[in-house]
Amino acid sequence: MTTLHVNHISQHFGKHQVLKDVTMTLEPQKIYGLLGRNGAGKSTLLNIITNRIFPSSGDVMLDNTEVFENDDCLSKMYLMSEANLYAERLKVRKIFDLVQMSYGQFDWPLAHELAGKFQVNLEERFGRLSTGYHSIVKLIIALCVPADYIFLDEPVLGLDANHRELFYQELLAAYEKRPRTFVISTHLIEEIANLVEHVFMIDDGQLLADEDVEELIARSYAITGPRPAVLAYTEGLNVVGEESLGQITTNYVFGTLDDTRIIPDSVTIEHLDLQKLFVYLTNGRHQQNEH
Ligand SMILES: Nc1ncnc2c1ncn2[C@@H]1O[C@H](COP(=O)(O)OP(=O)(O)OP(=O)(O)O)[C@@H](O)[C@H]1O
Repeated sequence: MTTLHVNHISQHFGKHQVLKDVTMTLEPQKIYGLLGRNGAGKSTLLNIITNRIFPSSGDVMLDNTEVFENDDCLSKMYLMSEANLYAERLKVRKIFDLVQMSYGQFDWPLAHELAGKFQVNLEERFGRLSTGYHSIVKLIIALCVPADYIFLDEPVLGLDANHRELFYQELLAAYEKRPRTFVISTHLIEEIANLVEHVFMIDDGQLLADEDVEELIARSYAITGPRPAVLAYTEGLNVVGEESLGQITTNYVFGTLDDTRIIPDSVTIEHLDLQKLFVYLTNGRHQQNEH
């Protein structure tokens, strides 16, 4: 089993630096979330990892082998993205054939099963499908290719709620049957929060968090109560956001609490969910990198 190392990747487009020294490790058979606001650099990073574009600096290694222009390494990865790589006139079945030819194998039984569940007609020409069905065809490919690293860039774009739910179920079922690494880049954080084990958060081209979801949540607190009590309790802590409603204030803290402080009776402490934590960490610059 191979581990994927992303080492010090930076990317400039002209004067614009889109990725800044991004280093991360992707382990085999793990489901990751890649989170970042619009324009944060997620697609660029996934395109670099899968060799669709070259970085300005840094490298990507599968164990000790550099991925760039290495067909053996690239056959272990698959990127599903918004880009339509398939000719419009091709029938869906033909597209699956082509994927099989380039990857050597294809899980046809699963492809048929998924085509049935999503009601995809394999004899339909790709160009005649709706936007949602373009995504569905690409998702079926992503689940049926033999690759060990599957990157999904906005996988559920254009899918209705029923199809999104079905896709998450099928992804988990496929993973359980044949564990492999998935990296899911999405803005629908609530929908994937229970699916992913570990998240990478990117903000303005930089890695802001690289942590198991459980650990992140364990360090995220919403402290609510009368404003003076909340301010006194959270003074000096890493407050990443604040909300007030009348006399009641909530301060959001990321990091450790001060165990020596007594929690006033009027104050309650809860953990944040992943989406709220993401919003506060990426909502302007605070001391987000505190660990
Ligand atoms: N080929 C390119 N030439 C110039 N700038 C580019 C190019 N590709 C991306 N960018 C810029 O790089 C930045 C990051 O884009 P990227 O698509 O990687 O972000 P993203 O996190 O995937 O965003 P979104 O969630 O909106 O899809 C953006 O400012 C974008 O305009």
